[in-house]
Amino acid sequence: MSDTVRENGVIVAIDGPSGAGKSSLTKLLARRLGYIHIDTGAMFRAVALMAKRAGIAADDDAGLAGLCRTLEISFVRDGEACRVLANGEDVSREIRTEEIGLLTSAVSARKPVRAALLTMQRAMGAKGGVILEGRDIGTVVFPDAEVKFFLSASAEERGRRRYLELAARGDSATLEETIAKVIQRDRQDEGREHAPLKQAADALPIDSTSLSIDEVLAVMESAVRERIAKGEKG
Ligand SMILES: Nc1ncnc2c1ncn2[C@@H]1O[C@H](COP(=O)(O)OP(=O)(O)OP(=O)(O)O)[C@@H](O)[C@H]1O
Ligand SMILES: Nc1ccn([C@H]2C[C@H](O)[C@@H](COP(=O)(O)O)O2)c(=O)n1
Repeated sequence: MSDTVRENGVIVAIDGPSGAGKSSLTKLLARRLGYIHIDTGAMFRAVALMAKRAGIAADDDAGLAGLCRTLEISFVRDGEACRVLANGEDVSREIRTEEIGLLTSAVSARKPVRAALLTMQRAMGAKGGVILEGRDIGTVVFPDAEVKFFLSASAEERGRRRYLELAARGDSATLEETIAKVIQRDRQDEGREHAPLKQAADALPIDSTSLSIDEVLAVMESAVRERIAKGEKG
C-alpha cells in the first residue's frame, strides 16, 4: 500500500463478493470518518438500467460504449441516504432489483463499460477522503489506495442475509433461490476477463460469516485510523 496521504485524506478500497456487507460497512465507516462514500456497484447498475431501457443488449459493446459516452452518473446526499442520479434522474430504487443486479453483472464484464466507469471513479476519488466499494477497487481502480479490505462471507450466509432483506421488502424468493443467485453472481464476477473480482495482494481480508456488522466496523475503523495516524506522523 502507498505511504502518501492525499489532499482530503486517504483512499479506502473495499472489495468483495455480493452480499458480503460492503455497502452497509462503507456507509457506517464513511460516517465515522467523515469520508465520502462511492458505491461503484451503483454506477454499474445505472449503466445496466439505462441499457435495458434503451434496448441495448448486454454484449453489444458498440451500443454500450455509445451509452456511456453520454451518460452522467452522480451521487447526491439526501439526509442519511445517498441517491444515485443517471442523467439527472433519481434511479436509486430502480437499480436495486434482482433482475438489474444480474444484468449488471453481465454488463459490467464489458470492456467499454469498465473503461468509461474507471475514468469516472478515478476522478471522483483522486483527492482522497473517500471510501470506494466494489469488485476491483484495490486491484484496478486505485491499486495505490492507502487502505484495502477484502470483505467476504460464505455464500450460504450471504444468501441468507439477502433473503432476509428481500423478505422484509415483501419479495417471495426462497432461500435456496437467493443462495443460487449469489453463487451465480460470484461465478460471473470472478470469471470475467476484465477486472475480475479478486483480493488484492495487500488487502486485509475479513470473513464476516460469524461477525456482526459492529464487529467488522471496529476492525475496519481501527485499521484506517492507524493508517491515517501513520500518514500524519510521516
Ligand atoms: N456482518 C453482518 N452480519 C449480519 N448481516 C450483515 C452483515 N453484513 C451485512 N449484513 C446484511 O447483509 C445484507 C447485504 O449487505 P450489503 O448490501 O451491505 O452487501 P454488499 O456487499 O454491499 O452487497 P452487493 O455487492 O450485492 O451490493 C444487508 O441486509 C446487510 O444488513
Ligand atoms: N467495482 C465494481 C462494482 C460492481 N461491479 C459489478 C459486479 C456486480 O455483480 C454488479 C453489481 O454490484 P453491487 O451493487 O451488487 O455491488 O456490478 C463491478 O464489476 N465492479
